[in-house]
Amino acid sequence: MALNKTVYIGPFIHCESLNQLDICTNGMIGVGEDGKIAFVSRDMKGRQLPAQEGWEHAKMVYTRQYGFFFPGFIDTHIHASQYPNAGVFGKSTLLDWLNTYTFPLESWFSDLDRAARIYNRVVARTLSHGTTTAAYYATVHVPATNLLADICKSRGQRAFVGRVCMDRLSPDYYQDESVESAIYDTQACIDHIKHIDPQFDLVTPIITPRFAPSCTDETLAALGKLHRDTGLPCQTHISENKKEIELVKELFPNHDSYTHVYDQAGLLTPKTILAHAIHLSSEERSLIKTRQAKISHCPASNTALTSGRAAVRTMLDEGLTVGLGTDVSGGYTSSMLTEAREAIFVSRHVAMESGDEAKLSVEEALYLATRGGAQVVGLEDRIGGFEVGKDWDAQLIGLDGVGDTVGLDQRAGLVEIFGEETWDEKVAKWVYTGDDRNTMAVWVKGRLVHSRESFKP
Ligand SMILES: O=c1[nH]c(=O)c2nc[nH]c2[nH]1
Ligand SMILES: [Zn+2]
Repeated sequence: MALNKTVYIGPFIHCESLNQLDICTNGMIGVGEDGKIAFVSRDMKGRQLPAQEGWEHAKMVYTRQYGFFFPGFIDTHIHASQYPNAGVFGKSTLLDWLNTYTFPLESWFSDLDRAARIYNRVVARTLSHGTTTAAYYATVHVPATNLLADICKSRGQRAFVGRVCMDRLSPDYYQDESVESAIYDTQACIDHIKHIDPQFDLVTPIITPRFAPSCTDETLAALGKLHRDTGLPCQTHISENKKEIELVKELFPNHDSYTHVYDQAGLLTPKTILAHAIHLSSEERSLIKTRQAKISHCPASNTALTSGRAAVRTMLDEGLTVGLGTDVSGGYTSSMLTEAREAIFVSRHVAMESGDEAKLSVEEALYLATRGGAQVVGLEDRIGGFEVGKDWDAQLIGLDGVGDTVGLDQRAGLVEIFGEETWDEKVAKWVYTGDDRNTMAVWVKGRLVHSRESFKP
């Protein structure tokens, strides 16, 4: 689809480092027909477009009062198939939650009509929250997983789409029949994505062993071989729940640890995303660091299923790469803004036990949701910030002022800007009180993929 050259004019904010935002209040970013950032100007005066050769006829998009451009969020771990259960988990913990809520729901995806309704909905919803990239778990079903890839491609969301592999300890009605069928079906999904997006420009297949307890040694080893042979990324769960860890010890008695199980299978590499990583030992963290595998921190899910509190500060200090994942529907929210807030609050609970240095700041949470996530999915050269040459994966945030009226405009959302706030304070108000009503427009690779009614380009 041909794009117009577009110049985005107004404040832009992105993360300079883990604890530092780069706030440019007078910015202008030119995005070419290829959807890539062609120039970044930091001193745009009086809303006048300075002469940029070849950009005279470019389209212009302005922020409104108190608005700013921000990089799209990167959700490094979300189960698209579990979206209908967001918010439904009762008092369960991981292993009973899987049997009570999750496996029955995922088994629905043999029905393609149902799959189409749910997958269209979750992709539209995450885009509306500013999620420009998502690493999705689908289900074991090949046609429905392929459909999820089709929907991401047609709606324009950058995505990693994984067919779930699970050939043991799962209900008869919902598991792979054999090692061979798990690999054959995974390959079928890889082939489909190669067919619809040969260069994986937008959609990439991802090898997805559900978690060690669901997979036999043979399946893990075969998936490790596939990971090596194809060079495709891999995603799985690790060390989420204490009973799960005990189960892994029972099922893999000859392995030193949960992390070693994946390592032995060839599934612990720089292209591996490990969700949760709550109860890892320091030896396991060290092995993960050596292998350069990546961590998806899922605070909302970890609280909902009472799995535990991940020591994010420790992981960051030790040099691990960390991003955020909503983990729908262990997590109740598909919003990465809410997830960033959850990360901050969980870190405060860690701090109440281990000291103030555990606290994550607003800046750090936003870093994990953007640059950190980009590193986790291996796309740090293409997304996560506003540098020349990166893709325009961005969201326009609108924070309306309170104005003179005492009446509430409920469509404008909950963020109250009185006008005296510094930019840091505006960003903090967005993180703590904002929601999708502040996400006015969303672009992926320069294509407008979501906008609110009030957005007038
Ligand atoms: O949060 C989780 N969600 C899941 O679907 C799952 N499966 C195994 N382990 C899991 N953890
Ligand atoms: Zn998960």
